[in-house]
Amino acid sequence: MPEIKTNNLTHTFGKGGENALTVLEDIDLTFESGSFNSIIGTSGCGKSTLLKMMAGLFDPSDGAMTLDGTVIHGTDRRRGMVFQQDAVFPWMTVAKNISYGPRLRGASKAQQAEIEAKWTEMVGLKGFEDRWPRELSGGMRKRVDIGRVYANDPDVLLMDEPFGALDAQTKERMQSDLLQTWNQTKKTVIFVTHDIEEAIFLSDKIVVLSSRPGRVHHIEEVSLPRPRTDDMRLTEEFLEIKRRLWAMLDH
Ligand SMILES: Nc1ncnc2c1ncn2[C@@H]1O[C@H](COP(=O)(O)OP(=O)(O)OP(=O)(O)O)[C@@H](O)[C@H]1O
Repeated sequence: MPEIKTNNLTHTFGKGGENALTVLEDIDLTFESGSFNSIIGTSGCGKSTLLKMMAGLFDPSDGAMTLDGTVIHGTDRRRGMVFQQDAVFPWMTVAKNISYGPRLRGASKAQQAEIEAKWTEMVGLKGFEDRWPRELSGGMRKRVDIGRVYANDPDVLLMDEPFGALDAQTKERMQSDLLQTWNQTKKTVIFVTHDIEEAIFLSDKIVVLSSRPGRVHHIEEVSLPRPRTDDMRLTEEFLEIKRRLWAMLDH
């Protein structure tokens, strides 16, 4: 499984123009192969910008990002992205949403059926294969989104506040389920969130960005044992990390 690196990455929107805005500066990061990483920081510090560049939606103005030593340029199925707003196609059933990518690439009917069966089960939607998105809750649609990205078999999952719109209870359930899927597949995950507790619960490493311009302010290595369980959220070790990160984010 591959590693993502950023080398002296800087990004200025409208570079050279009157309204140039440097959002990220000198970002040097390594996201190890198979690890779960989060990026946190105050609103507007450049988290989404960093993630979108990793997805290849645009290039950094200076520096580079590499996946397995190859410079990232343009979007690629190897880097799958999940956004906060679900991107489920309303005119396709759950199963057809999930097998959309492989179908586009010419997967046979048998391969599609296999992928649909595997990923509806993995994301907890077994029994809902033939449902339409309008019949699903927000959390279930998010599961479809995640299944669809996984069905493309990416090496890296880039997630931009995927659970940001869900209620607290659904969110916790989704976090545990995501960790279970991650544990079975060991894809490298980079997860942007506003939620410190979510970042601690999920991650091996948390990158704290400062703002204006966004720089790497702190890297927290989370050594809580795995598998993570909900009762860990109340342990002294967890709360200690939470207090430390909370103070850094200037609340
Ligand atoms: N396409 C763009 N052109 C110009 N400025 C942009 C563009 N996209 C983002 N920005 C600016 O870059 C800064 C960082 O935005 P970004 O969305 O990356 O922050 P964020 O940390 O993800 O914020 P939030 O937590 O609120 O989602 C903001 O000041 C934003 O206004």
